Amino acid sequence: MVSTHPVAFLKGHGTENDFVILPDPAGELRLSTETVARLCDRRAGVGGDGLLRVVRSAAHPEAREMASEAEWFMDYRNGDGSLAEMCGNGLRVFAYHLVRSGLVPAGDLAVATRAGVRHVRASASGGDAAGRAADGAVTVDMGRAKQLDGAVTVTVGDRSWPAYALDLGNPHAVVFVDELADAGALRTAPAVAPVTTFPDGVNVEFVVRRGERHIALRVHERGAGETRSCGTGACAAMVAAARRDGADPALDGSGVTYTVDVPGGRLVIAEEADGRIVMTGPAVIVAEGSLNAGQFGF
Ligand SMILES: N[C@@H](CCC[C@H](N)C(=O)O)C(=O)O
Repeated sequence: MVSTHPVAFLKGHGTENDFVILPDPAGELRLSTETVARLCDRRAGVGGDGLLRVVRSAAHPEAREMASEAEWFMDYRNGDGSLAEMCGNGLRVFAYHLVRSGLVPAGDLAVATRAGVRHVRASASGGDAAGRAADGAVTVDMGRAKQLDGAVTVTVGDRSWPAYALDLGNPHAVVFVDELADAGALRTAPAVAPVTTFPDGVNVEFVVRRGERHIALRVHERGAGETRSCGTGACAAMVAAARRDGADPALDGSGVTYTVDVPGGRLVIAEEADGRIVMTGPAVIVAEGSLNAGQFGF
């Protein structure tokens, strides 16, 4: 039987990577692929690149083992309803929501994700009074990037580029292009070969250099299409840029910081001397209310 009970939701974004947020502390909502896709639909639903379910780790089978370290689990879904391991922009918005709604105090907190526990420093004010994002509101420790073995090629139309294959908890192929327009309209996913490097699909970043330690990118996200930003993608692009610029903490023992421009704003990303990737950027809540549950098949 279809539920007619109202279901609470919020809508938020980080550098315009936007999310439907579903508070579900006890893990009671049944979220099918179809329900998530409907909620994220920009015409028939609320609209979003993805969905963040806010559930206590102890109440979720995928997070129970992390419950002693992290009280809350970010159950992330892409806009098409598929599961993803990590979402960097989502993590900032998730943490800001926890602080804003009084579920955790402002400051340092640990969040469970499918890629493991991530550490966040969240302030109590994610956006300014006009609802626009304030830079520097939330800082997340994204862990270490893993470079994947083997040569990878990204193709769009009749153009191909060699790619950096990186794992930031989720998979990324990063290519350097002359102009961001070289990626074309990005209405379909770029071809990435060999598929064996990314058996579960991949997010693809197209990157240009803007200046000293400064890059800009466009991204095609697995499960969402082209988006205005991708936090893990920006971190992957930063690491690829650092390697291309000859910076590598594993070799020179010192950290490096890049400004990363995305279509929806700006992120500041550091690779620390110990190899941890630390991303700082905005988190904004733009709406909250209740869903007509029957419309979404909860
Ligand atoms: N936008 C996110 C990444 C979301 C998941 C991605 N589409 C995937 O399937 O891996 C981010 O900010 O990192």
